[in-house]
Amino acid sequence: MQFEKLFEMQKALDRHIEEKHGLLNEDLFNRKVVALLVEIGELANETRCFKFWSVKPSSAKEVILEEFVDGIHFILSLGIECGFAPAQIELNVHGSSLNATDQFLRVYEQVNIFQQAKNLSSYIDLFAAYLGLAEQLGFTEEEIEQAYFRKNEVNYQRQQNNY
Ligand SMILES: O=c1ccn([C@H]2C[C@H](O)[C@@H](COP(=O)(O)OP(=O)(O)OP(=O)(O)O)O2)c(=O)[nH]1
Repeated sequence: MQFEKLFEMQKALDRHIEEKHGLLNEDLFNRKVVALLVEIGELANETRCFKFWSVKPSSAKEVILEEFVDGIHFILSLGIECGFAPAQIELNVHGSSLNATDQFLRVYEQVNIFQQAKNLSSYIDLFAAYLGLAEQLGFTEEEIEQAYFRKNEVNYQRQQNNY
């Protein structure tokens, strides 16, 4: 992943949003953690991986990818909030043996660990678990980056439209 570029783009978007809403000096950490947890729930919902009671198929890949990159936004934003630098992010994403449902639980667990610890190693574990989910869902790094670039742009437009 092009972490330098993603961090730069996220930093600029966050600054734009915080300026617009008069939040430049606010501690947004906990709100971003809740936002991330909600996004992970929305993502799980689109995959329908845990819906043992239903035979409806999952949403289209593009829809799931859009939800996935909302989570990437908040993970990057949390790293920036903590003062981490992209050069510090060395991920070891190895094929998880977990099914999608268990990988979602692992991601939730890593969010909670990171929320308590707020340190680099728990952040890296969270990022790796979330990208493990991407692997499980069949997204390449290239697809994730392209979808991130598109949604980043949409987020500017939404701010402009008084969203
Ligand atoms: O400081 C911030 C705040 C938000 N976002 C981005 C992340 C995500 O891509 C989007 C918020 O998610 P979404 O687009 O799902 O917003 P929503 O308000 O939950 O959407 P909807 O009204 O469709 O439910 O804003 C940031 O990047 N930085």
